[in-house]
Order: sequence, then C-alpha cells, then structure tokens
Amino acid sequence: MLASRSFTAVAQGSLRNFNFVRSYASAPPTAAFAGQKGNNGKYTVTLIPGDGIGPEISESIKDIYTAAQVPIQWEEVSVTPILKGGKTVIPDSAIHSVKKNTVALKVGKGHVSLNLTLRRTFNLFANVRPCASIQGFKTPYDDVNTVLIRENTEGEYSGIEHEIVDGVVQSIKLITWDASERVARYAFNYAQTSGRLRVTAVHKANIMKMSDGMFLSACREVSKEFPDVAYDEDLLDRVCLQVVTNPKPYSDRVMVMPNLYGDILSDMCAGLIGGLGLTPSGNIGRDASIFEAVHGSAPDIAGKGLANPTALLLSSIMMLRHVVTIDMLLHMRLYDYADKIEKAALTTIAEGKSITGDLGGKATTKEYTDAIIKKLRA
Ligand SMILES: NC(=O)C1=CN([C@@H]2O[C@H](COP(=O)(O)OP(=O)(O)OC[C@H]3O[C@@H](n4cnc5c(N)ncnc54)[C@H](O)[C@@H]3O)[C@@H](O)[C@H]2O)C=CC1
Ligand SMILES: O=C(O)CCC(=O)C(=O)O
Repeated sequence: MLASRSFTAVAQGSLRNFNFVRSYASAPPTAAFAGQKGNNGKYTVTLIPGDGIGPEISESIKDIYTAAQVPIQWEEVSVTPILKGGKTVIPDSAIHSVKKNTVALKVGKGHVSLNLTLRRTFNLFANVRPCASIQGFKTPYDDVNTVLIRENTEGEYSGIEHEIVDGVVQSIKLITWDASERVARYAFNYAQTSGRLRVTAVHKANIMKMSDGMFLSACREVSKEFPDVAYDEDLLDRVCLQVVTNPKPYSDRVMVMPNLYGDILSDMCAGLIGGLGLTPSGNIGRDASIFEAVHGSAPDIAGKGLANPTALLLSSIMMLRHVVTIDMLLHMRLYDYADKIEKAALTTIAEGKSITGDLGGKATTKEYTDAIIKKLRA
C-alpha cells in the first residue's frame, strides 16, 4: 500500500516542476529503502567527498544545504582504500555508514575500480542519469531532456581480466539474465511513474549476439508486464548519431542499456547541455542508494577553485526526492527544499553572471555557491 502511494508521490513530484527542469526527479523506490531520521528531526546521510575536486564541491553542497536549512546531517567518510589481509579494500567505517544510513552522496574517486567496488558491495544495480537543457542557458541545443538507465554491476565492468599468454589479454563482458531483467524492470517502473511512457533498449546485439542479445530478450520479457509503456530497441551507434542530430524525440522516453554504453552515452549527452559540470546521477540499490555526479574527480582542476558543483548539487536533489519517497507521509516538505535549491541553482546559471569557467563564466566555485545562497536567503 505504502509502496504504491510512494510511486504516486514520485510521479507528482517529478511533474510538479516539469516545465522548469523536467528530469531531475527521483527514481522509483526500491523494496527496502529506508533513510535514517534521528531524534533531532534530521536525516543522516553519508557524504563521501573523495579526492580531486570532491572536497571543494562537497563544501559547496554543505553550505547550500545549511543556507536552505535542509533537515539533513552529513556523516563524512573516507573511501580511500586500505590494505587488509593482503587486499586493497574500502574501509569498514565507510561500508558501515552507507549500510546504516542507506543514502549517500559521493564524488568519484581517482582510484581504479573503487566505484565498481561500491556499486557491487551495495548491489547498486541501476544507474539513473538524467540530462536536461537548462532553460535560459544557451548551448548549441536547447531541447535536450534524456533519461538513461545504465545496468551498473556487470557488462564490461565486471572486473574479470587476465593475460592469456604474453601480449594477449582478455576482459570478460559478463551479462546475466537476472541483472538484465532487474534493470529492465526498474526502467519500465521509472517510465511508468515519470510519465515518459516509452522504453528504448540500447544495444549492439548485431555484433554481441549472445550477451546483448540476452539483455534484449530480458527487456522484451519485462515489457510484456507493462502494456501501457511502449517498447523499442535501437543500436548504440545510431542512438549517438540521432541524439546529436536531434535530441528532441528522446524527451518522451527512458533509455536502458548495458553498463559501458551508459557510461559513454551519458558523457555524450552531458556535452550537449554544457558539460560534465551539470549532470547528476543516482546509483540505486535495494538496500542503499548512492547519488553522485556523472563526472569523476577532475584532477586537472583540483584545488584551483574552478570546479562546478552543480552536477553534485543536482545529484543531491535527486537524493532528496528519493528520500522523500521513503517517508512521504511525514516528510513531503523535503520536496520543497529540493525545488527551492534547484530553482536557485538553475536561475543562477541562466542569468550567467556568476557561473564557473566550464560554462563560459569567470566565477570561482565559491562565488557561484554564494550566488545560489544569496537567492536562497532572498
Ligand atoms: N562516477 C565516478 O565516480 C567517476 C570516476 N571517474 C574517475 O575520476 C578520475 C578522473 O577522471 P577523468 O577522466 O579526468 O574524468 P572527470 O569526469 O573527472 O573529468 C573530465 C573532464 O571534465 C572536467 N570536469 C569534470 N567535472 C567537472 C566539474 N564539476 N566542473 C568543471 N569541470 C569538470 C575535468 O576538468 C576534465 O577536464 C579517474 O580516476 C576516473 O576513473 C571518472 C568518471 C566517473
Ligand atoms: O570508476 C571509475 O573510475 C570510472 C567509472 C565511470 O567512468 C563511471 O562509472 O561513470
């Protein structure tokens, strides 16, 4: 009963400010999602600032949340790998914090496969990556509004690699029916609750007949459970060409795809709306969800005050709307915080006076953050 009510709330929440942003809605809730709300009336959320620009943009988010008086307290943890029993692992404290709080905000860490470890540890099976043009901010395209859902635990990112003989290596692309079916069902649920009533499976089954072929079979099976959601399939290369030629037709649908394709296609979509500084994502699992920017730790600009915190901020907004679905009866008002912060950030960008260098402006991370805070306090 609560689950179906929550689904309605998600759909309403996403449609409420449809004209303004259209896409940074929360994802449909998964089975046992439960944030931790303390006696002080605040949710505790794990914050993983990572390295590179992570600490700078995390500070921005904290300052903006303080100014907006969002009822959240951050539990900051490090995921810098440690040596344990001869293996490099994520510290127990980080794992424990995410397990306890079930919600985390994170910046990509410049450490190979750490993301993959987190995604696998918490079985974060779906990565939701919305990408929408910001009204009033001029880019070559002004009508991008894509939602891409990426299988997040396997494919080329299974981490199974070996050397067969000297000079010959092999990386295994692992596709399982269960993971494909699970992400497909998530995509159809998302389509149904967000009002984007079409799912397009993106693939290369013309070449990878068995692996992508099975991914497609799973999508087709799941599509039968959703007669009100249209279903089609398209080749990855064709989708790339079509999206950069005319993104408009992709506004009415959700794209679902194996892991690697989603990684690449989401960066391409980001390029259409102003770059990686603007695109958020949510790694959704049954027992926890970790929200993070599509970008990584950007070591080339770290410590220079140049980083754009918007992608992480929009990820946190997806998180707020996700948190709301847990406990909607008590905390509907978190939607209002999400809406308010989102509006302050996107109007700051549209005005163009205090934007960061990646968007063509001259503002530092702090100046841009302060401009948002000023709007929140006005
Ligand atoms: N989801 C994740 O956790 C991801 C982690 N990574 C990791 O991050 C590290 C760096 O990877 P890169 O290939 O350099 O990708 P990156 O996404 O960190 O940076 C790519 C380019 O975009 C720029 N950029 C990224 N975020 C920006 C922001 N917020 N504001 C302004 N400019 C921004 C960077 O300066 C750089 O020129 C690597 O260790 C990589 O494995 C990379 C991508 C995603
Ligand atoms: O884990 C990494 O370092 C890169 C992963 C990545 O690019 C992504 O998942 O978007």
